[in-house]
This record gives sequence, structure tokens and C-alpha cells, in this order.
Amino acid sequence: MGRQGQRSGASAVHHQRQYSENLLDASSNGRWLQSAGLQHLHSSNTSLPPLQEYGYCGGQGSRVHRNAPWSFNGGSEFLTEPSTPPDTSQPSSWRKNREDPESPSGFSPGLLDLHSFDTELLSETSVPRLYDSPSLCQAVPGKSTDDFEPFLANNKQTDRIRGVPDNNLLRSFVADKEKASNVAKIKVVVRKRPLNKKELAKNEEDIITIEPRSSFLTVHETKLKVDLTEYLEKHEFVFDAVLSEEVSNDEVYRETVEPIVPIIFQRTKATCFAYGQTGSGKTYTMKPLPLKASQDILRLMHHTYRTQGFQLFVSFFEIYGGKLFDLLNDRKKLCMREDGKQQVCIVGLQEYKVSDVETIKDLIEKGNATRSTGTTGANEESSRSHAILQLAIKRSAVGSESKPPRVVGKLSFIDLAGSERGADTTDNDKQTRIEGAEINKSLLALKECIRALDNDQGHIPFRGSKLTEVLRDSFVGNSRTVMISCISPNSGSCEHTLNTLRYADRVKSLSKGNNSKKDTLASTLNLRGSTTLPLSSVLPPRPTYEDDIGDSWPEQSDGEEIDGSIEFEEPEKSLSKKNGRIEAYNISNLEDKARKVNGQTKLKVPTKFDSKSTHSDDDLNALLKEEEDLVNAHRRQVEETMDIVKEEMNLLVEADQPGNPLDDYISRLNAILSQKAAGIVQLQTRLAHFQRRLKEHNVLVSSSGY
Ligand SMILES: Nc1ncnc2c1ncn2[C@@H]1O[C@H](COP(=O)(O)OP(=O)(O)OP(=O)(O)O)[C@@H](O)[C@H]1O
Repeated sequence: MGRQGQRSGASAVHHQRQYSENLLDASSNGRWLQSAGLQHLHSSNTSLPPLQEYGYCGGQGSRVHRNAPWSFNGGSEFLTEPSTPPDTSQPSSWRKNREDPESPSGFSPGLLDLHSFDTELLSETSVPRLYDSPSLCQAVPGKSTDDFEPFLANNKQTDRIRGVPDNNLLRSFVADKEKASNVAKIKVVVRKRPLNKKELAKNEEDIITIEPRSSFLTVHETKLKVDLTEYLEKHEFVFDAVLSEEVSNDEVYRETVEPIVPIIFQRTKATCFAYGQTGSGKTYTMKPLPLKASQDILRLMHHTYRTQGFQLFVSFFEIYGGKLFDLLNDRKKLCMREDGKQQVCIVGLQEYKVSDVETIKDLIEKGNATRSTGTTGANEESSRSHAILQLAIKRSAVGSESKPPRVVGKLSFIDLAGSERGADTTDNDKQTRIEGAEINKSLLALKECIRALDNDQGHIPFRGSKLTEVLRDSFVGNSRTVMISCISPNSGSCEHTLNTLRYADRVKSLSKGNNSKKDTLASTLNLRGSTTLPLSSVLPPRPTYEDDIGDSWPEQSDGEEIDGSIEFEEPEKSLSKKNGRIEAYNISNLEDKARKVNGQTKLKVPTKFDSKSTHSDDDLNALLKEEEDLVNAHRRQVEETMDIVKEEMNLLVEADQPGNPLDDYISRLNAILSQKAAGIVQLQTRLAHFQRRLKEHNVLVSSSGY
């Protein structure tokens, strides 16, 4: 029985009801399933078992996994086993090994999923329903953008044969499009684990109550008044879904990953990850997901898309101490590079082409056995690295079958290392504490990326950590993310739990996109680099500050007369600089053009001399504007960094004892701050320089009589 019931009469001093803006109704399950075309699964009376419960039959229809075959749609191609029923009858107490039969022994250690979707691509393509019958799926296959035209043509033909009018096909196509575009960019799900033996032995209370099948969750925090009497503070939260300790891993999969599996065939990158305190159940939650997803992917590949030539590749690596190691290749050290298109490549990473679930299972187990683990105060077998398992769908272009296949979509599962506060690490050794600091840093960076992603910001701060750098291509475009926040129910974890829930809530509540426009320019000008479109490919490069620092201004063409005034074309110079600068200047170039179109910079200067002089002036104005933008961008960076540092400091402050090994880390953060501050001073000096020059030019222009 939940604590809420027991304490309903207690004074609720503080209410913290936090609503996720994506909440549409009391049952987010329905919404998500609906958005993925799986709404029929939401009903408890559904006649179809969940997808992951089908034994997968290989491409030839010859493979059967597990016993208890179940015939689907009258066909022999699908066989399944009975589903794991939701364990709703059990009391809310610790039940070791009560979970679905695959875990923990049947699957390798857990993985956190970060799934992202590309709605642009989705909107162009049909998203098949996982439960479509094979014949239906074949008749209406989803296709990637490349195949869009033939896809429609093929389906028209098929539907004619089946006697379905063409407009029905189109209608369902449009419906699928709508569903796909309705998928939220970020889905935040909370999972509560049961009390464990240790907690029960200590008579710890379960302080989390969850309304059955709802998205509401309450944390009952015990607090002390000044007179030392206890009182309860209630913190209420609402998320896209809240999963109680009764919920099985099968249900977690259905709620989180299953709806997004079909979309990765539509050139979508999806990422799913679990976040939470050490020992809160991240690994337990993530463990079965990749295998279940692989099962579904293979089913789609071998049935729905069997003629499409899709291939599935698996890779598995970890990030430990800021370095990458291949978990499927004896922990070989890997390095990460960016190619010309700013795509992150992990050089040397082994990718395995797979076509059956057993092979994937073996690979996952192998990788997990190789993973770095350690012991923390809260978890004896704590994940000390971020493990990233990627399922990539690839395909060779038509006519280029001999060439390596190209990635169509990707599903990344990330089993994050446990987040912990400094206080948890006091009984740990130096190594563990340094690991903890590194882990916290990457988790903060991850949060920043998710926020930027959901706000449609032009700049995603993926360089904040190795983790986010590696995930860069999952953050760009209209990607989608599923975050599973894992929480421990015991009173001793209350503060952690509240932190986790606030983190989750922040990720969700910042999804308003209010500041996207405002942020885009500043972000694009970010000196650290950004994921913005390569504007240099669209616009001619402009001279950089360094190139223009001399007094000789390049010759420019005469302006074109419009409405009696002279409108000058932007000079097209070919001085190229580093990406950041070129992008910055190009942005200004765009802005200048926009201003000119609005007539704001039209100057009535009839003579050649005046024209040139004014043009110089105009350039100077443009440069000045650029410098201002740079300073603003830089200032923004510093503010962001300060936010991160402040949060980090808060995390570390409790561990701040004499000789603390984390002191180094704090100094490093301070050094970053000073560096940023120095950068601002430098830019301000440059700005002042330009302002002086502008003034001189103004004097020159006015003294010439105009
Ligand atoms: N929902 C659950 N039902 C039953 N047991 C669970 C559940 N969640 C977690 N556990 C158990 O709790 C223990 C800790 O879980 P787990 O290792 O998944 O935590 P974690 O968050 O991954 O920790 P770390 O971050 O330190 O790696 C494990 O023994 C696991 O089996």
C-alpha cells in the first residue's frame, strides 16, 4: 500500500505539482501507442499479444524461438510465446527475480536508450504498424525518402489487385504521416523499483505513490520542524508515463521503445537512455530493451520490408573516463573523428551484420561481460561507464549494391553510468570519485543537449562531453529521445529521487520552444562550433576580422539603383577561415541582406567616392554587428558554462573535504570559467576597436559634406 494512503491526513506543507506539457490525457500509454499506430494495444482487451512476445521467424520463415508457438493472422510465418502478464497482483514489496523470464539471466546487462526520430523524414513516409499482418505490411510497406515515388506506385498497384481504392491508400498514408509527426520529440517516463532486501531489513518506508495506470507520482518527504516534530511534504509530478514497481520489463518496452522501432526504417535516429541514481534500476530496466527491439526490427526487415534490402548492424562500445572502448573487440581503444559533414565516426569500431536474434543476444552478452563495473555505496555492481549499443539499419543504394551500405536509421541504447552525489562517494576510493565526477559532467552535458534538442535550437552543445559528442548525430535533425528516469522508493533516497524527478521534469518542461528563434543566431555563432547547416555552402564567404584589420578595403561593385536610392550588393570575397567564423559572417551576411531588402540600409550617395565611402561604412557596420553577435554568443556560452559549473559545484560540495580528489576537478571547472571570461574581455576589446573605427568613418563621411 502506498504511503499516500497512510498519510493522507498529514499536513501537506508544500505542493509541487509539475506537469509535463505533453500530457494529453491521463493515460500516456494510449497517446504514445496511438502516435505509433499501436493504439489497439492500449486496450486491456487487445486480442493481439505484444510484438516482443512473438518468437521471431527468420527471413525464410524457418526460425522459431522458444516454445509455445502462436499462430498470427493464420499464417505460419509468425510464431510466438505467451506474453508475460503485467504483474499487478503482487504486493508492493521487493520481489527478486519476479521479472520477465528473459532477465536478468537471459539478457546481457542493461542499456539505456536514447532514441531519436526524424519527423521530417517521417512525414514523407509511411510508418508501418508493428502488428500489421504480413500480407498487409507487404501491401503497404514503409519506405525511406529515396523510395517514396516507387513506393506509392507499387502500393497503388498492389491495392488495385486487392480491390482497395487508391484514395484509401493515400488516406492511410496521410494518417500515418500525421501519427508520425505527432510523436513527441522527447518522451519522459519514470520507473520506480521495489524496495530491496537491504531497505526492507532497515524498515525503510516506500515514499513514492503512483496512481495505477496514470502519469501521476507523489513523493512524500519527511521533514523536521524547528521543534523537531516530523511533517510530510508532498511533491507531485506528472510525466508522459509513470511505471510502478508492479510493471514488468515487457511493459517498459511497450511503453518506451516499441512505438519507435518502425520509425527507424524512415531514416530516423532514435535514442533511448535511462537516468537515475546509482542502484535505482537503470541497468535492470535497459537490459532487455535492445534485444526486444532487435527482435522487432528483424521482424520488420524480414517481413514488412523484406524486398527492401535493409540490413541490421550491431555495435557496442563504452565511454569510460572520457575514452572509448569497443566492447565487441576486446575493449580495443577507439578514437572519434568528425568527417567533412560533421558526422561523428568512431574509427575502428567493429560493426556486426546480424540477421537473427540469437546472434544479437550473444553479442550483447559479450559486450556486457566486457564492460567496466565497480562498487558504489548504493550498488555493488555499479556501471562505471556509459555503454552504447547501436542498432543501425543500412541499405545499399539501388544500382550500387557493391558499395558499402549506407545508414538509413539508428536506434541507440545508452546504459548510463550511475549518477551520484558527492556525498555518496565518501566511502569510495579516489578512482571511484573521479569516475563519479566525470559521470556527472557527462550527464549534465546530456541534459543540455536534450534541452537544446527539444527547443529546436540551432546549436546543440554536444561538445560538452564525450558522451554527447558520440551521440551528436542522434541530436541533429528532428530526432527523438526517450528518457527513462529510474527512482528508488526508499526514504533514504528521497533527495536523490527528487533530484532525478526534477531533472526529468526540467527536460520535459523546457520543451516549449519559446526561445528557439532567439537562440538560433547566437547559437549559430557559437565559437565552440555548432551543428548548424553549413551556410558557407549557400553563401559566399566574407572576410574575417583578421583579414579586414588593415585599412585597405576591397574594391566593390557599384550599387544598383532602386527607387532613386542606391542599394549596394554585399561584397563577395573569398577569404575563408575556420568554420565557426565563416558561419558567423555568413549569418551576418544574411542579416545584412535582409536589412537591405527592408530598405533600412539604403543610402542616397550619388558619387563614386561617396558610394565607396558609404560602402566601407556599410561594411564597417556589418562587421560591428558581427562582432556584437560574437560577443553575445560568447556571453551566452559563459552563462551556460556557469550554469553547468554551478550545478556541478552543488553536486560536489558535499564531498568537499580536505584533500578531496575532486578538488582537481573543481579547479578544472574554475579554469574553464576563467578561460571563458578572458575570451569575453578579448572580444570586448575587439568590439571597442571596431567602434572606434566606425566613429572615425562617420567623421570622415560627415566632413566630406554628406
Ligand atoms: N524494477 C525492478 N525490479 C526488481 N529488481 C530491480 C528492479 N530495478 C532494479 N532492481 C535490482 O536492483 C539492483 C540495482 O539495479 P541496477 O544495477 O539496475 O541499478 P543501476 O541504476 O543500473 O545502478 P548503477 O548506476 O550503479 O549501475 C539490481 O540488483 C537489480 O536487479
